[in-house]
Amino acid sequence: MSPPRLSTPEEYRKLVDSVDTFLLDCDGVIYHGPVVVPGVKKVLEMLRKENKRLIFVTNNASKSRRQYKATFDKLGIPVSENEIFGSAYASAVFLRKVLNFAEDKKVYVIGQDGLEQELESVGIKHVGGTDPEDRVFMDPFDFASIQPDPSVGAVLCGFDGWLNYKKLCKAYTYLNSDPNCHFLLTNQDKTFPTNGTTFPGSGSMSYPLVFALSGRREPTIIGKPNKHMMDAIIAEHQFDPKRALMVGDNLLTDIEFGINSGIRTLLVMGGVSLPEQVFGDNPSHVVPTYVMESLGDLAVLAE
Ligand SMILES: O=C(O)[C@H](O)[C@H](O)COP(=O)(O)O
Ligand SMILES: [Mg+2]
Repeated sequence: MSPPRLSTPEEYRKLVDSVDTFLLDCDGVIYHGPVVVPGVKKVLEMLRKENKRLIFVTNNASKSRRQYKATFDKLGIPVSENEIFGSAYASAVFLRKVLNFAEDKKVYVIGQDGLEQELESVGIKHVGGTDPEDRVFMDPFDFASIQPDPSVGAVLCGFDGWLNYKKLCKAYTYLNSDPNCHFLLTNQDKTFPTNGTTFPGSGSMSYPLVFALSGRREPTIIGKPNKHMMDAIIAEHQFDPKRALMVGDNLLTDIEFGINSGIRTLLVMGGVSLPEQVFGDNPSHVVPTYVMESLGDLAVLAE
């Protein structure tokens, strides 16, 4: 049975009145790349006026909480750092609190400065990442320079616009030579929406490493739809799941995350997932509670 497709102010008002805590995905819900979704700013202002709790939950590990706050400030959307949960932050919390990562070990990072900043914020040493030595193209036969390193206690893969073969070879070597070296992905999104289309996401970036190690090493995934992201959220924010709503653009991350967390879900269009994946002849096994065209459509309640 297809979920209700909300489209009238009465339906919107009924939904908003039934929710105290909005967990809001970012890419594809709040903004598409650098552009805020039309109406969303007004909606967030309205929800704040109605004393709703807003928690921003993004799988995008390219930025730290601090960098996301700066991004939201630039977009004219007031948020506080502790309302933002990115998979970079959740990964750092997982390494520190769940794995109790050893002080004398370091993390090999496939990722950018935001991910490094979150590791530093919990006192975890890291290598790779933005190190210029690894942001290079490797001489095809320079394999002797790639050696195991017992001081690397984990490989953490996130969104990396400087991904290259040398980084993959180093990460592969650490994981292939030491079964105790943790294998973590910030998230496994296939694509992400921007500029009216989609591009390969973090899951597509780490896939070569996952494929090369398949059958021998399987990664732990931190971001949506996995529980580790919710663990990081509820460590800071208590809320009633019955009065919460997860709003997302991706059935396989956001909506499944809400379902796994026992929370109602709202799928909005225009991001990763398509209407036919919900209403078509061969719909996804992941079914949202509600569907709307855009979160911005709630702005009609603010008039
Ligand atoms: O590729 C990625 O890292 C993700 O697809 C992307 O950034 C998703 O971000 P979200 O929709 O969870 O804000
Ligand atoms: Mg999204």
